[in-house]
Amino acid sequence: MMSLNRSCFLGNPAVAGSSSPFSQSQKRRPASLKVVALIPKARTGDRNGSVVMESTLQEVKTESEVVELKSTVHGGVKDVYGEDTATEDQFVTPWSVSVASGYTLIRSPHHNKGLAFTEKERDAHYLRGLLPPVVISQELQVKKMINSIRQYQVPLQKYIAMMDLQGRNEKLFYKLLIEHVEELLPVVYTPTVGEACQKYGSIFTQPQGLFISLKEKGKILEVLRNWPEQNIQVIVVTDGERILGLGDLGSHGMGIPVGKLALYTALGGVRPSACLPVTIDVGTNNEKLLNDEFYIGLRQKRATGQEYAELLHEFMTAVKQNYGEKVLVQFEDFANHNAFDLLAKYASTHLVFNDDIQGTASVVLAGLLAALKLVKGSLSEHRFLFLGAGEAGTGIAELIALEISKQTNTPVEETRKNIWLVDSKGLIVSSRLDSLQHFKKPWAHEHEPVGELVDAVKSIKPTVLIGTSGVGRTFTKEVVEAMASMNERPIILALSNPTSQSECTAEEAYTWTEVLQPLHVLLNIVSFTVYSMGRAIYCSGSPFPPVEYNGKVYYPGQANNAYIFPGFGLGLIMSGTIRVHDDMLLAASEALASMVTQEDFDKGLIYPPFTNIRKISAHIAAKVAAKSYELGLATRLPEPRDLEKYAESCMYSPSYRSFRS
Ligand SMILES: NC(=O)C1=CN([C@@H]2O[C@H](COP(=O)(O)OP(=O)(O)OC[C@H]3O[C@@H](n4cnc5c(N)ncnc54)[C@H](OP(=O)(O)O)[C@@H]3O)[C@@H](O)[C@H]2O)C=CC1
Ligand SMILES: CC(=O)C(=O)O
Ligand SMILES: [Mg+2]
Repeated sequence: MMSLNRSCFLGNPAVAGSSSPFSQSQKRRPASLKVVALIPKARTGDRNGSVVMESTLQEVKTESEVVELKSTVHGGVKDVYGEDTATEDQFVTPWSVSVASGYTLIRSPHHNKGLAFTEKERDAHYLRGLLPPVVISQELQVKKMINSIRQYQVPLQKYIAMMDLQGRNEKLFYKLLIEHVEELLPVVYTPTVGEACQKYGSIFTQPQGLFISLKEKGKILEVLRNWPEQNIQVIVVTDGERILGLGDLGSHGMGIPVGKLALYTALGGVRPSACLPVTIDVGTNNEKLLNDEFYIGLRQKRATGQEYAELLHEFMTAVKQNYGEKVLVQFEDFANHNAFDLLAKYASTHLVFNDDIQGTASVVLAGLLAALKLVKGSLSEHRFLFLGAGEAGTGIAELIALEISKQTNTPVEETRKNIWLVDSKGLIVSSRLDSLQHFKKPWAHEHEPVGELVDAVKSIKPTVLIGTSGVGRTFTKEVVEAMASMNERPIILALSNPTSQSECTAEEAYTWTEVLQPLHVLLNIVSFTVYSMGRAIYCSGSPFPPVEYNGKVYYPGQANNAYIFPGFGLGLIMSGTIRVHDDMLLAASEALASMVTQEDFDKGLIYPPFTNIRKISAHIAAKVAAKSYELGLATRLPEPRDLEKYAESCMYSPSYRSFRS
């Protein structure tokens, strides 16, 4: 049997034991601080936030030599390099010393522990006087932070406080997020991240990812090298054109890759330093933003066609060149006219995954597989109707068809026939075939044209209704009641984000399925009319709180790709997978469905709570990796014997490390 390699592929620092606050290049520096400086001709290799001037320097001096030289340098004792006294027409070099100790250490989010630095660390790392005398534990810091976050009434204030913490003390941020995941997910993720993106220009304070705009064309490789980390394993990239259900937000879409990657770490255990958020800026067609003085992106209409394709291609090429074959690129919130093409174009040359098409499909399939415990029957016996035939809608539809095809050994062309979609022009039917976008064509079944959703529901008679339209309140009372009149337990998934775009609320789903039952239960001679209420099995993309109705509590679930992508990505990374395969998505769905407990089902839930998400992610990762090994797409050899344990051992721990004295 092969033995499990404990020195994990992901390079978990917890496995490596105590760590030093110095980066590799810093570690090699002598302990006595050497100041490198003096009128450099050009900057080179500035990758760690520290200036490495090497051959371009005129001189390399010790501190004392620099002090001696001060009289020959403009700016005097406190302004040796002239930055403060330079006039506006003079150039200065933005250099800094590179040893992470003292003030620099406290300002480094990777290493900062705030008041949790121990007495020894304060002595060894020049922190005396920079901190008040008290030393507190990380646990107490978490308690303090959650109390402080709870003081804010406005969700965006909570978001800003969380982002501020992430930029200040990364481990505390992740410990807080992991330990209060149900409470904080709606803050760093949907719905609040949607509002943050809408106002990103006003709240932007510091870089959280790379902005790659048309201005960087021809220089993308250089831009990637400006990011302080080079050992990147996951990139989440958007071009900001379809941010949640909020439309084109241009460069303000950056909040999405940042939020998704925070989940990669908190939920999936991928090290934060291995995560890179990227926003590609080719302009925006959002007039409001173009006229907004605080807009931070390119102030031009979106580039399309060849110009767009060339920038994206340069990016994809640079990514592979810089980070290697096994870097995972997750496409996020691209508009569908680019999303399908990008996925098709790069699926055979890169490790790529479209979260909106594939991740969403996998999470919804998982929910449906689990729901069969509540509604009985097999997947092939159900009938599906979607409102919205874009990335999410057709992505989910295709994965359901694939699963049924595998389960029943029926060609996928056949299994698609039980799946129907409605777009902005009505039911997708064969008479519309010529005018349909390519991703809708497989769903153009024989049927007379139907314009309204409610009529489609009455005609198709679905058992499952799925909202992926991006338009709020489109599951009207009439629609939901029609579902309730045909199904004992209608499955209603209102997936659009954020909350404002949800096709219906949890309360609506439960109250509108409170249909008066035509049942009269005869108990001896007394006849009762039975009101069966809240019969919907309801999930939404953004969370709704439980609904109390007539003394009973209903628990809406959250059907969001956040259940899938962190574990899915971890599985790909830890196995060194080089390409994504649909069977891995099916494996992830089955893994997630298997984590729903009887206790969850008793509450009407078809997803497990997020409180167990790290365990769930490890399970998903193991199943995805196992599938990858089976398909011959994994390169990390030998294959670990227990993949789930291996996944857990790879997961980033947000506990503070001890710094060497
Ligand atoms: N819960 C989750 O995990 C996820 C949720 N989503 C959410 O799903 C929504 C859609 O995303 P995505 O599929 O990528 O978007 P797309 O733009 O690709 O698709 C939207 C679809 O909805 C249709 N549509 C728009 N307005 C209406 C309307 N009034 N009536 C009927 N159909 C309409 C569009 O029709 P047409 O083609 O005719 O324009 C299109 O087919 C977003 O809100 C997103 O946040 C997305 C991914 C994951
Ligand atoms: C959840 C998600 O990916 C979306 O709404 O786009
Ligand atoms: Mg998305």
